[in-house]
Amino acid sequence: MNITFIGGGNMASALISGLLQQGFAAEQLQVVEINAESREKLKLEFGVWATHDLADGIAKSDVVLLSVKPQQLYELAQELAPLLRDQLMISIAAGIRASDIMRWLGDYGRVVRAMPSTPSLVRLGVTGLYATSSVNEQDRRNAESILAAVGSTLWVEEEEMLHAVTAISGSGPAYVFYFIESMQQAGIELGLTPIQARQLSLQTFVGASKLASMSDEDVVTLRARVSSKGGTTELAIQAMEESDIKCKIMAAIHAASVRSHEMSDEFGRK
Ligand SMILES: NC(=O)C1=CN([C@@H]2O[C@H](COP(=O)(O)OP(=O)(O)OC[C@H]3O[C@@H](n4cnc5c(N)ncnc54)[C@H](OP(=O)(O)O)[C@@H]3O)[C@@H](O)[C@H]2O)C=CC1
Ligand SMILES: O=C(O)[C@@H]1CCC=N1
Repeated sequence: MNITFIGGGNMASALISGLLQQGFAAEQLQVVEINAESREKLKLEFGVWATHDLADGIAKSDVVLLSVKPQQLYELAQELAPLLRDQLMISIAAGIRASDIMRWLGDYGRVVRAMPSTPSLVRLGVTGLYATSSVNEQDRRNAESILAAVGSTLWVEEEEMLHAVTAISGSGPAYVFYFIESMQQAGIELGLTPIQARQLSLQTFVGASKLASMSDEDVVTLRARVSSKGGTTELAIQAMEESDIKCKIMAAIHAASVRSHEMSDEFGRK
């Protein structure tokens, strides 16, 4: 399977890196990228072929992965439509509806939407997938196999659910990095070296996530197991509850979902 990425930025790079680690050959991956500096970086870092020419870039691809920013997708689709040779399209653009992409490409049926995440770079991504009823089984399987190569996947039946996927796992790594950043900063304030604070914070996330994913118990119970009566954790969690952090985190995630809806209307429906 030959895959052409259109847009060679952050998310495309994460996917390319994960696919190469999973055994894809560099020759199977091409990138169309308008920025010369980014093209050079992709060539150097991954050994993939990168071009600015759309027609050349998709000439031998079986799958075209649309990885430009949502606001760039309409213009790109206009250019792409006359060049297509019935390849499978996978769009990772946040918000933009499959029906809009299909219409922009001239009533093109083979469009799957995917919402991946940057941990795909280390093959620990998670991707939500959606396809309209016009997409056949083989195309679904192919789309899934590409994203499954860089982490786990799940299909949503309703396209609307991709807003939630975007707000939870698409944007999610940034929330986790923010929490890690807070822990590191506190560790340094408490006298640890930056290296020590980094090691402790990161391994705490890795360990807690692994424990939660392997345990039969839910995270509330696991949290209780850390919180000794009258001890340090109890006090820390109490301070978090008093400042209503959970509600604030949930409100932030809702805001991401609202933005995803807005982007559907703002950049879609042309
Ligand atoms: N980053 C993430 O964690 C995730 C991103 N996504 C989605 O992935 C998509 C890409 O995001 P991200 O990688 O962060 O964005 P980037 O801006 O890093 O990458 C997009 C790249 O595409 C280039 N580009 C723009 N127009 C064209 C064109 N017509 N042909 C070829 N290249 C073009 C851009 O150049 P220039 O900058 O000069 O415009 C840029 O280098 C978005 O739609 C986003 O919603 C989905 C899940 C997670
Ligand atoms: O921030 C964004 O809009 C994209 C979608 C999910 C992660 N990054």
